[in-house]
Amino acid sequence: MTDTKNPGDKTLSVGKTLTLKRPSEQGTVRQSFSHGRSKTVVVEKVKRRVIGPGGETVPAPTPVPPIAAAPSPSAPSARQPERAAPRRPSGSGVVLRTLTDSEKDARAQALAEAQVYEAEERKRAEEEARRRAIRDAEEAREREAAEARQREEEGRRAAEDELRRKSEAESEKRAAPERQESAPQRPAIPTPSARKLEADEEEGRRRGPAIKRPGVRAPVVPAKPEKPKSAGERQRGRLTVTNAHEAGEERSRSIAAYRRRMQRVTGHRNDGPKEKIMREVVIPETITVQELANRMSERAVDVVRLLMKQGQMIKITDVIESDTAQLIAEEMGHTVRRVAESDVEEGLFAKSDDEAVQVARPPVVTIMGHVDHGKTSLLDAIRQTNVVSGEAGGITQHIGAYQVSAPSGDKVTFIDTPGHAAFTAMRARGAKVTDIVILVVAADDGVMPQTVEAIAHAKAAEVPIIVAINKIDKPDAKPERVRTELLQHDIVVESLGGDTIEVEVSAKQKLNLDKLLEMINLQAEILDLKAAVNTAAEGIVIEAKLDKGRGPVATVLIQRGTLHQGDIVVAGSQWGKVRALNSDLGQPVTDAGPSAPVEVLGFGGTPEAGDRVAVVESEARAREITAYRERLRREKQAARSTGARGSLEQMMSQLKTAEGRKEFTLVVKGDVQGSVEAIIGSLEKLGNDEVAARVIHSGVGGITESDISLAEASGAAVIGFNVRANVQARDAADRDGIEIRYYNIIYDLVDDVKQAMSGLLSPERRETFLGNAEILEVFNITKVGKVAGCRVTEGVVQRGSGVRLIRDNVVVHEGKLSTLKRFKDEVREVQAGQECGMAFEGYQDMRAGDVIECYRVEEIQRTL
Ligand SMILES: Nc1nc2c(ncn2[C@@H]2O[C@H](COP(=O)(O)OP(=O)(O)OP(=O)(O)O)[C@@H](O)[C@H]2O)c(=O)[nH]1
Repeated sequence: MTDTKNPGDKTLSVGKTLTLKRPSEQGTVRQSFSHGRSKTVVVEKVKRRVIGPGGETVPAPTPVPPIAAAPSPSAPSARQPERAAPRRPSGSGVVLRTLTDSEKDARAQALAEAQVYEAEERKRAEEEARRRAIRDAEEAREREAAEARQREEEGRRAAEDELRRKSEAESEKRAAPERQESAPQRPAIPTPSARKLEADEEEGRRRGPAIKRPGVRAPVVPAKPEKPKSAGERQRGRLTVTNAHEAGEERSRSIAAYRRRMQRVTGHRNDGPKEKIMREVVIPETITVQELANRMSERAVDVVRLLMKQGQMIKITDVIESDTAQLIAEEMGHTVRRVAESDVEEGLFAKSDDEAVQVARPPVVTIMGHVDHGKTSLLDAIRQTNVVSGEAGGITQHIGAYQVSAPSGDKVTFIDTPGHAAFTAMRARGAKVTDIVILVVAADDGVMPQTVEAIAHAKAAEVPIIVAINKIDKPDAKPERVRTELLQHDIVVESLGGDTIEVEVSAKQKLNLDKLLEMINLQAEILDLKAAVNTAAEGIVIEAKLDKGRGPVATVLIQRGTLHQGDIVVAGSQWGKVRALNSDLGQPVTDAGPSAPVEVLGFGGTPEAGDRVAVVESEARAREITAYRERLRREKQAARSTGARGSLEQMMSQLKTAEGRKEFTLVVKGDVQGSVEAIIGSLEKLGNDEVAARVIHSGVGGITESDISLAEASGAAVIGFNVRANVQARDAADRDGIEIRYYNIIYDLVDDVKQAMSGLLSPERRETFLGNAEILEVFNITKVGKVAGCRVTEGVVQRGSGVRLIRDNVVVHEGKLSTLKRFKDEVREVQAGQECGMAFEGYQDMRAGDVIECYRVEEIQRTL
């Protein structure tokens, strides 16, 4: 180091660079701490050679060369080569010889300083070595003491563990018999303090492993180590991630605890001393406040008060929605069972016949066939009466059901319907009324369209067919032709090897009628028709009307059970107590069994044909059911009238656009339901893609003021079939300009509607070519605009006709002429070869060379 002070000493300057790189070595040391912790650290050793106190060489931090004895004046010469020798062994003598005296002095001084320094260094090193020796000795002592402590600790821990195990085993042993024996029988600890101790012990056992027992030094195990820790964390007041996390845990725990506490509290309240009985309240889709209160066994005023609290001013008799009712019921602590309103009908029908006594019942027969093939005549012949002569027109208009006796004594029930319309209408309501279909085919006419339709309907209803080939008395009767024609429609009669029974009859001459009845009975036997007799009656309304003297009268066909006078009956949205029962012959009866048609008097209103009839146990039930059905009916009607308004609006726009399907709306009133159904059925068949008839309302009875208002609202026409309008309705019709048309023959009615509907068909457009004109020049005239100077090349050009502007065989504009002038005069038309001036309505872009085509459009009225 001191060598650097002399800048002329080049050799030493080399030595200086060497001293910068101190020899060193690196390594890792594992440090052990108390409680078994350890850590690995990197240690760098720097080599240094010093003479230790014992004369041994120890590594020293500085590269001072070793000096064996005390420095002497000759020493420098010896020392210097020693340091430099390994590097420049040959050059050192030469350098020394060149030294000047001053240099020598300086050197000697330097050497002296170095010796002083070395002496100091040596002293320091000795001191250091001594201190280290003392420190090492102390460390060794400490280490031994620590090891001894650890050994002691381990021993103690083992002893404690042993003790704990023992104490646990002991307490277990003691607790087992304690649990089995009753508390007063425990003789082991007689004193209260000992009992307390034991209780504490028991408590401790429940809580955790920490057990304090008298006389035994229990190991100190904290029951909840987290708590003091988190408290400590809080005390420290430093926000660390761990801190924050633990604080969150603390919070969530406390919220959960709070909730549990709240639950306990509310649970207490519910389980409280109230004596209220919780009920399962059945709530239909709508319910009155009173009824809801009854079902909950609460006071209706309380319900009203609750509703008021919710901002609803409702009376006890008001009807509330099921949602509101549920809220109220739940608010009052009851459970709710929601039921569909249709559930009120549950159990009304479809009762199993298993337990009831089954007896054979007469077949129910429907006569179907083409118009005028003799349906009514046949039924009439069978019944030995003559109603044909009293009919207006050729269609059966009185509809009912009749029962006749076959020669064998078995009974057969006939339903007299106007063809298949009513049959289908009833079937559409899900009422299976007919067991057998008699297909009447006139032998002189053969299979006709309605015969085919009747076959289709019977097949769809899966009802067996008996073919009655009628009018065989006629000279042109060809029964064989009928048989073969039926083959085309998959009806193979028995005489042709099939399984469809056929009978040749003459309604007029009453030929083979017994045979027909026999065949009906035969078919019935095959069908094995049975029904319960001794149960509540079920049936179907075949016909219903409002009789002036007797009120609503319904012809009911009993399907199972027996209907008694005094029974409470429900049919559609009507109910009543059976006041009187009349047989099909008009005789009063007290009861009616299966397959019997019977006139029922006592309904509150007129039910509809096809309505199912059921006997119910109470008037309340009857009211409930009919109220529900009435509501449904009103909803449907409302939906229908909404639809009518919509369609009227549509109709208006359709008339403008001449697109889409137009509807001819009608209100139909008739004397009996069957006729009304027949009319609706016939009207539905009218129409095509463009126009259709739509009956928005129909019913039995006279035309009333409400019918007129409905017709007026919907833009409908009113039709009365065998009924008349009352005075009020007539006045209303006059006032509102509604036309009422009366009919007593269905065909006239249908024809008239057809005519009227034809008027609604959009007229056909027919275009006629008039002529062509060529534009020679286009003039721009102020205030008028562009006018084309043309020559008519073909035909004639007329003012007001349609024109097309054609450029290079492409129609560029289609419109109307605004001006047609010959010289300065407006003219109606210009003939071929003449020149004229033409201008278009709202179009200016015509050019010389364009062709103007003139045409006329004719509208031709179409019919259905
Ligand atoms: N010669 C002859 N004429 C018959 C016979 N049966 C019915 N007619 C006649 O045929 C016509 C039509 O008879 P209806 O019984 O009204 O026929 P329908 O099928 O009931 O007719 P609609 O009720 O209009 O569908 C009547 O003039 C009867 O007199 C028959 O067996 N022989």
